[in-house]
Amino acid sequence: MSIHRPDAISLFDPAIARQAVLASFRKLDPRDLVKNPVMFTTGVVAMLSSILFVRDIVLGLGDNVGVVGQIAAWLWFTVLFANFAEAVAEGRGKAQADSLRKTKTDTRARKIAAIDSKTWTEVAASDLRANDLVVVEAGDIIPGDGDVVSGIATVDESPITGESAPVIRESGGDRSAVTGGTRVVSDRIVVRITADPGSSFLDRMIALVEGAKRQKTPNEIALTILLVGLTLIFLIVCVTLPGFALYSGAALPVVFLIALLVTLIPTTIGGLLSAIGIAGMDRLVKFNVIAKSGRAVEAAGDIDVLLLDKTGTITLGNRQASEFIPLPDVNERELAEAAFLASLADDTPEGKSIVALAKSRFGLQETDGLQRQMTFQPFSAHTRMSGVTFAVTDGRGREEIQKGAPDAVIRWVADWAGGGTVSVVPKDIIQAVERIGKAGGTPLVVGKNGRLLGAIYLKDIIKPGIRERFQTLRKMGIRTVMVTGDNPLTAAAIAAEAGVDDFLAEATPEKKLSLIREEQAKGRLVAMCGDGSNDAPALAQADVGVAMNTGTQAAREAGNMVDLESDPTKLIEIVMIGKQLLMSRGSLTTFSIANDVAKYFAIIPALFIASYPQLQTLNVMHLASPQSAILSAIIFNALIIIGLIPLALKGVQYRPAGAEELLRRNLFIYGLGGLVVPFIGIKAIDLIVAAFGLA
Ligand SMILES: Nc1ncnc2c1ncn2[C@@H]1O[C@H](COP(=O)(O)OP(=O)(O)OP(=O)(O)O)[C@@H](O)[C@H]1O
Ligand SMILES: [K+]
Ligand SMILES: [Mg+2]
Repeated sequence: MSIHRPDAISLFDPAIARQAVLASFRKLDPRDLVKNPVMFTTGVVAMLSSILFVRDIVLGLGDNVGVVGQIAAWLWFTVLFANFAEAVAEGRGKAQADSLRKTKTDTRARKIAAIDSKTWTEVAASDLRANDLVVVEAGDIIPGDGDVVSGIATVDESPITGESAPVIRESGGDRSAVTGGTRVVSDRIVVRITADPGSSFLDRMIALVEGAKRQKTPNEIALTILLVGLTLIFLIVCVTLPGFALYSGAALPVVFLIALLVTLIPTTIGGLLSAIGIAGMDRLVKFNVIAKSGRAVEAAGDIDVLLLDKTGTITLGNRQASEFIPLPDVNERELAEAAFLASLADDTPEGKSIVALAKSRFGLQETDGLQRQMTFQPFSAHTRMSGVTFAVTDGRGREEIQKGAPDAVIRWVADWAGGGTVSVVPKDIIQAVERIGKAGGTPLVVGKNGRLLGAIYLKDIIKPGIRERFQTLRKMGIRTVMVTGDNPLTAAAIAAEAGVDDFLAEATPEKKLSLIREEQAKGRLVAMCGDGSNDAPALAQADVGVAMNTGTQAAREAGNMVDLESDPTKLIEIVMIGKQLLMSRGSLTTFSIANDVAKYFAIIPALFIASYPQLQTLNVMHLASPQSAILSAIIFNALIIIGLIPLALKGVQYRPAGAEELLRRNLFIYGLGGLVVPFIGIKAIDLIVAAFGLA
C-alpha cells in the first residue's frame, strides 16, 4: 500500500465529488464563510434576494418575480460552487490522508527500561511517551517516531514513501530517524521514542494533507486584503447608484443592484483562492515531498540560492573505512590498533566501519580495548574529532588517541607539543590526505600522544543522476552551493563530480547557519537541503528547508519540508510547483478582474438604458432584454467558477523561462481571455435564457 498520489486521483473522482457536494452545503455556515470575505458578501446578498423573492410572492408584487427567484438561486449556486472548489481540493488531500491513516494500526510495543535490558513489558503503541525505549525486531511494526539508539536494521518505509526498497536505519549517524508505522525487515534495533501520541510524523502528515491546519500564507493574506478592498469599493458604488438613478427619475430594483454588485466583485478568484493553495501543497505530495506550510511552497517559487549538505545529502552518507595509510615510520597494525581503540565507542557509521576494517585486517578483538580503563570522547561536528584516553598498563600515566578531520587532528597534535604552535606537518600525511581528498573520499587523520600515525580512507558514493539535475537548477537561475564539514580537497572533488556551482568546506553548524544569514541579508531567498543534526539550525533558518527523510529526527523537525525519497535535486520540482502556485494565483486574479469589463457592457446598458438612451452605444452585446442581460451575467459569473476548478487544481502550465517572458505570456492569455470569454459566454447564455423564455 502507498499514498494515493494526487495524479492517481482523477480530477472529479466520483467519491470525492459526492463528499464535496455535501461539504459545499456544510460550508454555508456563516462562521466558515466569513473567512472568505468575497463569498461571505455573496452569501449575504443571496440571502437578501431570497427574502425579496419571498416578499414578492407573498405580496404578489411586480412582474419580475421569476427573474428575482432565478437570480437568488444563481447567487446561492455561486457560493456553493466556490465551496465545492475548496471541498474538492480538500477531498483530494483527505483521500491521501485516509490511505496514510491505514498505516496507523494500533501495534503493540516492547518497552524496555534501559538500552541493554534483557526483559521487556508489552504496551500499546498509543501508550508510548517521548523518551521511552522500545525494542523492534524483524517483522515488527515500529510503534512510534524515534531515533535508533542501538543497532542497525533494514526498514520497509513504503507505507510512507511508496518506495518498495528497504532502507537502512542505524544508531549514531545521520540515518537514525525511524517513523512509526513502518516495518523492520531484518535485524534488531532499540528506538528512543521522540513523539507523544497524536503528534507523530504520520499524525502531522495526515493533518497537513487534510489541510486541517492550513493557514493563509502572507501572499494569500495580501491578495485577500486587495479583494476585500475591491468588494468594499463596489459595495459603495452599488449603494450610491439608486441615488443617481432616482435623480434621473428611474427606480432601480434592489435585485438588479445586487446582481450588479456580485458580477463586479472578484468572485472568480475569491471562490478559487483557497483551492489553488491546497492544490499546490497536494502537488508536492505527488513528488513525495511533504510541505509543512503553504508559505514554504510559495517561497520555493522565488528561490535564488540552494545550499546543500554533502554527506548524506549529495552522497549516500554511509562512509566506510576502506584503507589504513600509515606514515613511513609507523606500521599499519599500530595505526589500525589506535584507530580501533578510538572507535570502539564511536557509534557513527564511520566509527563502526573503522572497527570492522581493523577486525577484518588484523583480527582485533573488542576485548583488547575493554581491558583498559577508557574514557571516550564522542564525535562532535564542532571538534570534528573523536577519541579516547586510557591509563597505560605500566602505570606511567595516561595515553590519548584522537582521530578526525585532518586540520583538527593536526592542531591537536601541535597543541600537545605545547604552546599551540603549528609544528611541521609531515609531507607523507599531506600526500595521503591529498590522495584521498582528490578521489572524493574523506580522510581521517589519527594521532596518538601528540604524534601523527597516519590516515584512514573513508569512501562515500555520490547519489546517482545528480549532475544533470544540478544543470537544470542552473538553467532555472538557482545557484547551488555545497556546504560540508569535510576538508577542502574532498569538498572540491565532490563539488566537481556533482556539478555544484560553489562549495564551502570545513563548515561547522554555526558556519552553515551564518552562510544562510549572509545570503538572506543580501536579499536572497535561500533553500537548504540537509540530513544531519548539524544541519538542523540551517534548515530552520532557510526560507525553504528540505530535510532528507533518511536523516535525523532533529533535521526532519527543523525543516519546513521533508523529501521522502531523500533526493536533494527534488528542489527542481519544489521550485516548479512553487512558481506554478504563484502563477496560477496571478493568472486567475488577472482573469477574474478582466472579466468585470465584459460584465459592465452586459449590465450597465441593461440597468440604465431606460433613463439614459445615449447609453445605447455601450450596448454592444445586444442582449434580449435588461432582465435577460442581468440573469445571464449572474449565471456566467457562477459557472465560470466551476469551469476554472480544473485549472485551479492542476495549476497553469510552467516551463522554465525568464520571469518577464512568463509574465507577458500570462497577462496576454489570462488578461485577454478574461476580457473575451465573458462576452461570448454571456451572449450564449442570453440566447438560451431568451429561447426558453426564462426572463
Ligand atoms: N566518527 C568520526 N570521528 C572523527 N571524525 C569524524 C567522524 N565523522 C566525521 N569526522 C570528521 O569530521 C568532519 C565533519 O563531519 P560532519 O559530519 O560535521 O560533516 P560531514 O558529514 O563531513 O559533511 P556534511 O556536513 O556535508 O554532512 C568530517 O569531514 C570528518 O573529517
Ligand atoms: K464577479
Ligand atoms: Mg550530513
